Amino acid sequence: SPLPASLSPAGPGHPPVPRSTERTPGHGRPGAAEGRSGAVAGPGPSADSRVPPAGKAHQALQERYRVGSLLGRGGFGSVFAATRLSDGAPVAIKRVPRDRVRHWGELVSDAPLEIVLLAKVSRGCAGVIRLLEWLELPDSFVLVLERPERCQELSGFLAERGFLPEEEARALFRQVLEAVRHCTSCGVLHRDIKPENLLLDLASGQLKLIDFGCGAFLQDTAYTQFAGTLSYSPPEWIQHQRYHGEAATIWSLGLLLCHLVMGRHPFRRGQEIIRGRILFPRWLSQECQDIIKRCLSMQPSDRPSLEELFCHPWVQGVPLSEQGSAEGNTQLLGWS
Ligand SMILES: Nc1ncnc2c1ncn2[C@@H]1O[C@H](COP(=O)(O)OP(=O)(O)OP(=O)(O)O)[C@@H](O)[C@H]1O
Repeated sequence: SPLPASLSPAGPGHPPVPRSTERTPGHGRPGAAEGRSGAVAGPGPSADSRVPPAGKAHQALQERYRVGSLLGRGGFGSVFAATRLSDGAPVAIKRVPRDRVRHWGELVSDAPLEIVLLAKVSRGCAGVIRLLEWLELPDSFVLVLERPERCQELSGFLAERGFLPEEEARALFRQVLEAVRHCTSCGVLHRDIKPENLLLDLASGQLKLIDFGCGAFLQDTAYTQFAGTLSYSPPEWIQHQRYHGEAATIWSLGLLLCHLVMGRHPFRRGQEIIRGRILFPRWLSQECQDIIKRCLSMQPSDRPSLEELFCHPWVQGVPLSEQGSAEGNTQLLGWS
């Protein structure tokens, strides 16, 4: 096998963790059998004389990391806990078989787009998981990622807690807004924001956005292909097969907030997404209901921008009735 037994799809002693199959498929393509590796300052090197042979990349991996248990297995790869031998740092090793690569970093690099995008966002924001390095093996790509020592997917955390008090939800939601702002400033659209793709560092309370496998370069024009999770797709995609990056992200943030404060996705089927009727529990504050309703506006142009979301009274922790006294420009934005 080109991979250590513990990195092969059926690693010993670790039952597979089933992942959602709701994600839309992408396209793989056959590739070179050369091994490559990359540091993370930017996309990996192109296939030239610097490229190490496959065996060397594989050996480098074994020499530098001790691979442990399976953390998760999705439709697109397997993720293992590992330890960096040089300093004992916890890392996660994600192996993506070549034929499961959904999008490639055309023009910029011959690496999977997931790697190219992660390399762009990997520095400067605690709310985005860091790609430490990547390697190419004959049949797969290997991503070495930062791994919080004690962490849990937000989906699992919410399944245990049910829903969170608004104060707690606000702190987490703000972190996600910061992470999205960072990705935007790097020209990256994640396209699959949901509780399963947010890791909660249980020691620090920091959320980290993971899994850029559905991501894209940010563009001003409409996207006409969807990648991500269908139940998080916006109504304009369901009705017209088109969406703009920011408006679709705001829609998914509205759904995420529902999960945080209500413990569940508000819509179960496509039809409900188009109708967009949400039944709020009585305990939810007016401010929180207001921000969710705005994010889940049927018309993309009615949704707030990311910067407007930062100024919403609920995010600011100010009652709607007192918005004029809040710092910033909540009044100018007409939140009422
Ligand atoms: N850096 C990390 N540290 C700790 N755990 C991680 C890390 N990255 C991923 N995981 C775990 O592995 C799971 C699968 O990772 P990821 O979502 O990147 O893979 P995927 O194959 O693209 O999955 P999916 O089919 O859900 O999109 C995550 O949900 C998480 O539980």
